[in-house]
Amino acid sequence: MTDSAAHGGTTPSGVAADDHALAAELAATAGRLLLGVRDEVGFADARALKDTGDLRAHEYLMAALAERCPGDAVLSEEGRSSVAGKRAQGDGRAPTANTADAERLTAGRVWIVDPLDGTREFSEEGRRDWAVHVALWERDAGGGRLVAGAVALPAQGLTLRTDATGGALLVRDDPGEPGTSGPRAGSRCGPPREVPLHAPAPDAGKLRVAVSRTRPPEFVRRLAADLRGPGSGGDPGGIDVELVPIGSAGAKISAVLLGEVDAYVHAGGQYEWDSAAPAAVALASGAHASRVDGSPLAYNREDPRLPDILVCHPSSAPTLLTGIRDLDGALP
Ligand SMILES: Nc1ncnc2c1ncn2[C@@H]1O[C@H](COP(=O)(O)O)[C@@H](OP(=O)(O)O)[C@H]1O
Ligand SMILES: [Mg+2]
Repeated sequence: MTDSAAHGGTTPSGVAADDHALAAELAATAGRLLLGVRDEVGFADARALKDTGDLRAHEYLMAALAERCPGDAVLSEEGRSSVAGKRAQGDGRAPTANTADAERLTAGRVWIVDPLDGTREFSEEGRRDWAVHVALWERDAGGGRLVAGAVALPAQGLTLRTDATGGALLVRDDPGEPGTSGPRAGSRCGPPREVPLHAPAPDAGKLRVAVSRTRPPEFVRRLAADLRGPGSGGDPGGIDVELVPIGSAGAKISAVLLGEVDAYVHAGGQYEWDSAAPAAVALASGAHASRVDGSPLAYNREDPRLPDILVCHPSSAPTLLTGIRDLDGALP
């Protein structure tokens, strides 16, 4: 992250805002909108709730980006041409389409958004593991990279975001200040509203690994068994590995950055929008984020599939990358 990421996005009042603050504001606002959709639609018809949530958050983000950053391209999960037909139900209209591929692949700035990550968990009453992802990718001499990102966890009242100094922040929602995850450093009473975000190192000999709730990859179970060592439970050289099922890639990566788990390992399928914003925040916070073979995560490709990811504290990366490599062909 560099200051060169700062961009003249403007608020409705005309105040200049940097891209980091804009990403956080849009993610948090879409998140509040989604909490309202949960209240309005209820949980009786999960399909209706998922479709309405996906569509409303997408439409809000597309309109906000068109207004605030009219020259930028957008890649949204819900703006793909393959989604248009499927979604002509829901609110009764097809979603606003993404920027055409030919334009996106030559654009200088591309917003990569997942309007509702963890759609299944969003539709289950009481679950808090779903997220809104807003990331900004910029083309530069190095061929392009993520320069800003925000992950809103609306049901947890939190937003994790990059900032203009190159670091990352944890922002607690302020119910009295709608639409902002902005630069109010603290309130007069209670804990500060914004604090620097750094993933804590795991306890020695222990590793809590977040996995998908609904489709935990088999290779992660094998990785855990290998790391525990022969005879599992009592191997003195082994690591005490616990697999923790959580919904949403953004919620899992946030759990790593908040110290609720120590790593997120996934392979077998995912798209750029599932990881762009959380990876931007993870890297800015000093965490390790890569493909499971250790290569860098790359975004704004012609094919948006990005099927695997590892996020963890840097001190755990060598153990996990070696353990994954030693699985020898067990990856999906
Ligand atoms: N094998 C797979 N193929 C495609 N997408 C996958 C996938 N596994 C997970 N994902 C996507 O990654 C996100 C997190 O999944 P999970 O909660 O299972 O970890 C979900 O995004 P959406 O909720 O935006 O669709 C899900 O669709
Ligand atoms: Mg997703």
